[in-house]
Amino acid sequence: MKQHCGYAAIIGRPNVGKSTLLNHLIGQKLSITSRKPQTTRHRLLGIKTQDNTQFIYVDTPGLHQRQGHAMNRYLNRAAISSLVGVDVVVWVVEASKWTQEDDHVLSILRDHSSNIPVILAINKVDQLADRELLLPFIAQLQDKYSFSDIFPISALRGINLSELEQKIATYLPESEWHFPEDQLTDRSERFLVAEIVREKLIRRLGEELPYRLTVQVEHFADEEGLAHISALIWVERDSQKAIVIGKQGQLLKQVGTEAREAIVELLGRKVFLQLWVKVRAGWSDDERALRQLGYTDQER
Ligand SMILES: Nc1nc2c(ncn2[C@@H]2O[C@H](COP(=O)(O)OP(=O)(O)OP(=O)(O)O)[C@@H](O)[C@H]2O)c(=O)[nH]1
Repeated sequence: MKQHCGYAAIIGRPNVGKSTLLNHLIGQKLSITSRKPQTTRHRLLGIKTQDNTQFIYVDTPGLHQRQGHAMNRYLNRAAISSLVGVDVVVWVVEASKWTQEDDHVLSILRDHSSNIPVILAINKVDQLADRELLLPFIAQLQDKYSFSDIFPISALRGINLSELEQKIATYLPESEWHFPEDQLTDRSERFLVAEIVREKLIRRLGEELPYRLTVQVEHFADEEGLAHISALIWVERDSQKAIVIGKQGQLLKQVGTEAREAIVELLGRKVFLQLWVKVRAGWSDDERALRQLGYTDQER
């Protein structure tokens, strides 16, 4: 049987459900998700090999409109560069909810995706009170761009995802596989561990979460079947440090417990996890500091 292998970029504004979709397509949790926009900050490859096809999904940070800030500029650059060289784009929007940020994504697609087929995935259809509303919404979108296909989906409930996947497969060229069959991601365990800690913080802190918080794994060593991990949680102010630590250290302790459990599941071995909170003023508006914390522009 002939092999097919190629790249599919999943793009869209923040919070439309890109990471949820990726996790479902891969069948395993790789990308962190939350109700708060801008959860995804790094580009990540999710790889799935099934029968004669290897899907390589490129998860991108939600495209942001505010260009001024170094962090937003980084996010936009990462999202745009993820379109380069892909075989198909899956653009995720939310059913019947169109925002200015969707328009921003549209203009980026017009400028950067010529000749690449774009599949429109209209997500969160489970939330629609009235399915009839979809038809005029689809008609409006068709006026804006010439999509190769349109799928109403629910990434959360798994609606229409296998149909979407089958369609994506048709755009992947005949090719040798680029990754071993059992590989799930191009990211290191270190990276995934930092993402887990960040996800637990986001979930615990909710609206109180410092917008510019980041996590860096400082130490990761295996000793006698036990992974010793220490991670730094970077914030910008002392007041934010106090929020992250919580009363008598309670919040950080809970985050540590939840993160440790998830890391054990990911690594399949015992874990000793230490978390430290550190303050570094203005890091997220400083290009050099961003690079030191791992926000590098990378090429495939
Ligand atoms: N009801 C419903 N909620 C969904 C669906 N898909 C995703 N969500 C929710 O939408 C929120 C955002 O999902 P994410 O997958 O983190 O969104 P994202 O586009 O990756 O967000 P960024 O990382 O900010 O770019 C989460 O609370 C998800 O549970 C869906 O099909 N239906």
